[in-house]
Amino acid sequence: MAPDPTPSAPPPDTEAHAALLALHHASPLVVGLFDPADRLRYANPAFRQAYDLAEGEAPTWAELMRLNHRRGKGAAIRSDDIERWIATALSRRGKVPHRAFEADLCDGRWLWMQEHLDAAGWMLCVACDITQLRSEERLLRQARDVAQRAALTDPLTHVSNRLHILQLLDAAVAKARSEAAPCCLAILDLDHFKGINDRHGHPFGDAVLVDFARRVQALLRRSDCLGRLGGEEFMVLLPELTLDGAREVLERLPAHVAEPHRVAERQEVCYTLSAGLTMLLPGDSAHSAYQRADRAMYEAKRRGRNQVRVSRGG
Ligand SMILES: Nc1nc2c(ncn2[C@@H]2O[C@H](COP(=O)(O)OP(=O)(O)OP(=O)(O)O)[C@@H](O)[C@H]2O)c(=O)[nH]1
Repeated sequence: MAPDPTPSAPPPDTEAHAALLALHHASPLVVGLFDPADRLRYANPAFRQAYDLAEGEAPTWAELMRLNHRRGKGAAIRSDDIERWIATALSRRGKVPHRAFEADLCDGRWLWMQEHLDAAGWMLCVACDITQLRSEERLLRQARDVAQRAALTDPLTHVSNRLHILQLLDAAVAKARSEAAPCCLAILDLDHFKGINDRHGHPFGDAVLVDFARRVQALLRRSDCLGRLGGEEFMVLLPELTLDGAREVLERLPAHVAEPHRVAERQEVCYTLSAGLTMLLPGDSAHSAYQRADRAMYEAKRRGRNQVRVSRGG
């Protein structure tokens, strides 16, 4: 008899799965699994011990960092401004399939953390203790990491800077070409920002820019990318979304920033933004997609500001 040309996949090996879980449970390796919404769905005891989590606690990654910062346990966060620290970390978290870096804990330990992301957005984090590695080497690597981070971070808002967001756009364009992976691109520009500076002063204008970046980031998914192009202009990349899906996200923004709210613990402000949205097309270069989104943003300005305009290209 001819062999079956399409042998079916082996049945799930429940014995091996149980052994894998038991090994993770007993292992000194720090193992955590985050779902696509960045909520912790599995953590072994070593992870819970490292990040100061009780059995059953299942925060999102951002909530976990806030808890660690508040309690002074878990991740060592050397910043008075936890939201700024989170913004910087989020500009790198979950943007590439694999990433490895050093992370230190409040108890003095150093971890070599590896993040692996699948296509659906699940993220496996596995770390081992590298405290015993030669400390001079570690200091050099840390200095390099700090310099690399600074080179890609906007010093005011702590989201990606122009260089980084344009690198991410190049990568999205290449992916859209080779894998036909959908990705939307938006340019956001605050309206009459000069007036805010003129009325309240430049430092208050700076605080509004920081507030704006936080508010945008709060509406985005981990896989989305936010960067400051310069002045009061920002770029957002929204992978795996259709134009309608991306528009739905962006249209929540105007109301989110227009409601009066306190900025920098000073007076209440409300401000508006104009946005241009487009989708990467197969023949696009980074330049052509950027231009289309930019033109749509200027169209929003021309039509009275405080709105999102979509360009379908072609
Ligand atoms: N506070 C602050 N202001 C900045 C920064 N970068 C640029 N600006 C100011 O942003 C203002 C931008 O002004 P315009 O380009 O006229 O734009 P606008 O007033 O927002 O008007 P529209 O975009 O047409 O709605 C200028 O006054 C710049 O000085 C910054 O980092 N901090």
